[in-house]
Amino acid sequence: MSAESALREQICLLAKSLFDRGLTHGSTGNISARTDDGGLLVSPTGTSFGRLDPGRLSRFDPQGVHVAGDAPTKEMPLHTAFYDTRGTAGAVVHLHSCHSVALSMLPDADADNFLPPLTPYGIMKLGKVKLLPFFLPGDHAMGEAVRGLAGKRSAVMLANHGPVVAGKDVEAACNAIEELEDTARLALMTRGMGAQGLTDAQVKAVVTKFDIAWDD
Ligand SMILES: O=C(CO)COP(=O)(O)O
Ligand SMILES: [Zn+2]
Repeated sequence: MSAESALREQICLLAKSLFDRGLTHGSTGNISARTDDGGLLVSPTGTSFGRLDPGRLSRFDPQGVHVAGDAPTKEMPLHTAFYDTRGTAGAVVHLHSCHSVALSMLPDADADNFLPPLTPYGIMKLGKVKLLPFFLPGDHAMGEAVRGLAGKRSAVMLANHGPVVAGKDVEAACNAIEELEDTARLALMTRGMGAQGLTDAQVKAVVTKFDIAWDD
């Protein structure tokens, strides 16, 4: 199997895994990955993560021209903003996941550090998550907002919409976005219960040990 065929299979397999566990639903969410030639494979617009077809993924060449497959997600500006600003990005995933969306709507949501520091993996896989305001789906301004972060954040939360995470490859991006949703779920589960999150010293220890960018 060629490297591109394997990547196509992996995108569809991991998207289905996210869908099957309820991390996104219906025809929501989109996913993209860098190909070896510097192009992109992207989920087509209007498709379900449960039923992506490896042979119909949108294919972009290294110049960003759509050269094969179905029409891409309407969120292309969001995806390309991550690739253009983060040289390490090999994949981008966007979901409509319930708990993170719920957390984004609460009045005391922290825009600079959306997820409370509850577990080490939330910090290790995501760094600080920026909460962006609400935009209409497909609005190019979302891409501009991500560009405004100058590549400093690998994960953003679109208020009233869903998370977007970049990773070095498809597996890393999927693992990280799962961590985002699970941390949001923990935050909601323990809300108002006096739960002990990580202390500042514990956060610092995690950030230092795993060399996580945390100050910007
Ligand atoms: O999540 C979505 C929009 O934000 C889904 O849109 P697409 O079907 O165009 O990918
Ligand atoms: Zn969306």
